[in-house]
Order: sequence, then C-alpha cells, then structure tokens
Amino acid sequence: MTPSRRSSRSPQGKASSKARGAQRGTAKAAGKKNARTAQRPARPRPPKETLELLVGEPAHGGACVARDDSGRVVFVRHALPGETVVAQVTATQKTLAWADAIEVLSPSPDRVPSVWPQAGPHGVGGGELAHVAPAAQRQWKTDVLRGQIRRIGGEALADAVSDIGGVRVQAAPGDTAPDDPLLHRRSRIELVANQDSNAGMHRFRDRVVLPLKEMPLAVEDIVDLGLFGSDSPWRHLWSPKDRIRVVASNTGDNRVLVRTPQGLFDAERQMVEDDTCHWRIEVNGQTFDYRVRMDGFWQTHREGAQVLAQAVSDAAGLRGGEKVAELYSGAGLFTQVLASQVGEKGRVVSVEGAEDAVADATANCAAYGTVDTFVGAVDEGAVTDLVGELGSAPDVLVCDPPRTGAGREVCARIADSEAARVVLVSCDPAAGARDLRALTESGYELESLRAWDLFPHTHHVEFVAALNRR
Ligand SMILES: C[S@@+](CC[C@H](N)C(=O)[O-])C[C@H]1O[C@@H](n2cnc3c(N)ncnc32)[C@H](O)[C@@H]1O
Repeated sequence: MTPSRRSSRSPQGKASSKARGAQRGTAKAAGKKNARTAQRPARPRPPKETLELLVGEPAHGGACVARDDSGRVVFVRHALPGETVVAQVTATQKTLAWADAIEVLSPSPDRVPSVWPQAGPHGVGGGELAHVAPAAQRQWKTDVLRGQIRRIGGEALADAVSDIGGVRVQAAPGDTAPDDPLLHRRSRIELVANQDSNAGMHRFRDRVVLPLKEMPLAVEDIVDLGLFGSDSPWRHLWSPKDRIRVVASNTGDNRVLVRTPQGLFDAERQMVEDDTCHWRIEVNGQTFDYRVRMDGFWQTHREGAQVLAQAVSDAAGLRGGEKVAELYSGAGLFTQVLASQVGEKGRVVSVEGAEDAVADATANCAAYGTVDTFVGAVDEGAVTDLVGELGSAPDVLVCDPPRTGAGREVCARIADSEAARVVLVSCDPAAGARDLRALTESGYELESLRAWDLFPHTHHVEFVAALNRR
C-alpha cells in the first residue's frame, strides 16, 4: 500500500384488494388517442392496472407492502401503513408488483399534505416520504431498521440489539420540533436539464426528466439561487441533458458552488476555479475545519457531518495514545477527529478509494503528524495491509462503507485484524444489518447502536454501531 501524503411497517390483518379504475384510466386515454389517430394509427397500449389495496408495513426502499386479491405482493409508494388506497401499477416482475398510490380512500393520521408534491406519484425520486409527518417518518425508519436487523441480521443480532435497549431512529439536532416540516436540510443536490433547458430531475426509475418548480429540501443558500423555471437566470449556463451539481458549504465566503458542463460558478453566476467547499463542525466542544472538493463525498444533511463525527467519537471512546485504522475515510471527516483524540502518542491510518478525497483528507489532517492517509480500494488485502501499517492490532477500527456495505470478506478481515473495538457506520439498513451480522458472528459483541434520520422525506437512515472483541 502506497501512502499518499503523510500528514498528518400493516395492520397485521389481511390486506385486501380489488381491481378497479383500469377502465377509468383507459377511457380517458382512449379519448386522447382518438384525436391523434386521425393522423397516425397508434398501437394500442395495455391499460394501466389499478388496484384497491389495504397498505401494510413499510419495506426497505420507501414503499409499503400490500397484497392484491391473487396474493401477489405489491410495493406501494406514496402510501402509509393502514391506509386503503387506489394504486396504479408501475412495474411487475414474476410474483411482485410496484405501484404508486394515486388516491387515498382512508388516510392515515400520519399523512400530511406533501411538502414536495413533485416527488409524489409519477414524480421525481428523492422525496418518497414527503407525505408523512416527520415523527412518523422516524417511526417508519425505525420499523424498517428493526425489520432488517431481524430478517437480514438474524435472530441472534435482533436479540443483541434488544439486550442493549433496542434501536430508535432519532431526529438530527435542530430537527426535533414537532411542527418543523424539515425543509432546507440538503446541502448538495444533483439536477439534470430537460429538452427545454429547464433544470429538473429524473422521474423515479425513468429516463424522463421532469422540470422542477422548486426543490424545498435544499438548504436556503441553494433555494435562493433561483435555478428553476423557464425564467431562471441560470438557464444559459447549461444545455439539454446536462448534469448540474449544486453544493453548499456551512462556513466561508463562497457558500454555494454550481457545476455545469460549461464551468464552475458561484452564487452570482461568476465563473470560479476553486471547487473547494468549506465545512466546520464541533465535536466535544472542539472545532474542526474541513475543505472538501465539491465532487467528492460529503454528508448531505446540513448537520450530518457534525452528528456522525460526534457519534463516531462517542463510539470510539478514545483517551489518547491509541492506534486507529479507518476504512472508507472520504475527505477525512472522522480521520481528523480521531487524530486529534489519539494525540501525539497515538497513530491513525486510513484508506479511501477516491484519490481526490484522500488529498482532501491529507490536507484536513495536516496539523497532525500521526496520520497516514492511503489511496486504495478497500478489499480483503487492503484491510490487512492497512492494519499492518500499525504494527499491531488496532485499538479501534472505524468502517464507513458506501451504501452496498463492507461485505462479508472485508468484515472477515476486520475480525482477523483483532481490532479491540469496531465502529461501524452504515447508511443502508440491509447492508448494515448484514455487516453487523458478519461482525457479531466472527467474535464481536454489540455494545451500542444509534440511528438518525439524516435524510428527511426519503427512506434513508444512518446508524453508528460500536462492537467490542469478545
Ligand atoms: C459513506 S462514504 C464515507 C466517507 C467519510 N467517512 C465521510 O463521512 O465523509 C464512503 C466512502 O467510501 C469510498 N469508497 C466506496 N467504495 C470504495 C471501495 N471499494 N474502496 C475504497 N473506498 C471506497 C467513497 O469514495 C466514499 O468516500
């Protein structure tokens, strides 16, 4: 390994369904077609199937589970547990179907008017829980997390979680007020221009770009840019099909950067060269500053970096002088905090696949002479090599893999490293449950498990677990 730079949810009753409305949709569509067929005969399309469903528990991925009259499982988006809805089937596969709730016949008390209607049925992705009251979103995510822990992690892991008091998805700091709609939390968004050069997003699981009227989940600095609509002053800075990335900082002068194929722009639409974002957090009362290239990974929720860095610090429990290994270090969010906490007598080694992120991590840890940041794919060999750099078993190993999780092999090598303590950060309940299972089946005992809603209005959830070697 070559060092880069030294630096430092149903009601549990039977769900019912009734095919209906298909004719309703067909008649409408047929009327439209007649106008067109005067010129060009159209190939008849199968009518879109609609079903009346009693909606059951939430499944991982933002949909709830229902069964139609045939017993087929239907994943219903834009619904809530306990509701009866009319749902339009959007996709089918063997014995499964996916559907969007298009009419709610008996609303849940947890339903609210959507905070982002364009992410509703047949709309864009990225806001699939926008019709759910925030506290109910957290309950939804808690149910999914617990379900994944039991289904994928297994009974033994579920028992271990129960032995430590269970797990509940909490609100991020500042997100706890009951009436807060939790808008303006996302510090980074990805857009794409439609054929008219209006900024939009892809329809959920579709290539069609829907022009956005608003993006109320983005932080105010991004909303204030006025990116949307045919009179947006930004439209000349992109062309049809262009991808547009918009990223905000939480400190510094240049608070927003917009990248289009035509260049990099500040909030005044002036072309700039410096693609660095700046972020400041506080852990245990100590301030940490970061520079992060706008195209690199960074936590999306405006409090995400802070919440997770504090949680990793709590879980690591460093006192000074420890040896720490970190997998998937990104731009060094945790690395810098860990380096500060091990102090001069300790050592931190990290590995990350994105070269630019490692350059940022190196710069972010420059004040610490006890850190080595490495570029490399995290695989079985890399874990062994990284730990080898420490010369003996790590006191703490921190692992924050991408959504796919670390996987069985990497977890096996983590166990082989004989790290006394493992801190696992996960942004996917299924992958995280699988990784936790691998670790607990290979010599580790769960000490703590905390989870946060760092992605309000989506199904995503983040957790941090601490495990000790038995
Ligand atoms: C969830 S991010 C965590 C980054 C950092 N802990 C943070 O919170 O900012 C996962 C990181 O793993 C990196 N990554 C994804 N797959 C990888 C792989 N196979 N090998 C090495 N790094 C990888 C990504 O580039 C990303 O920086």
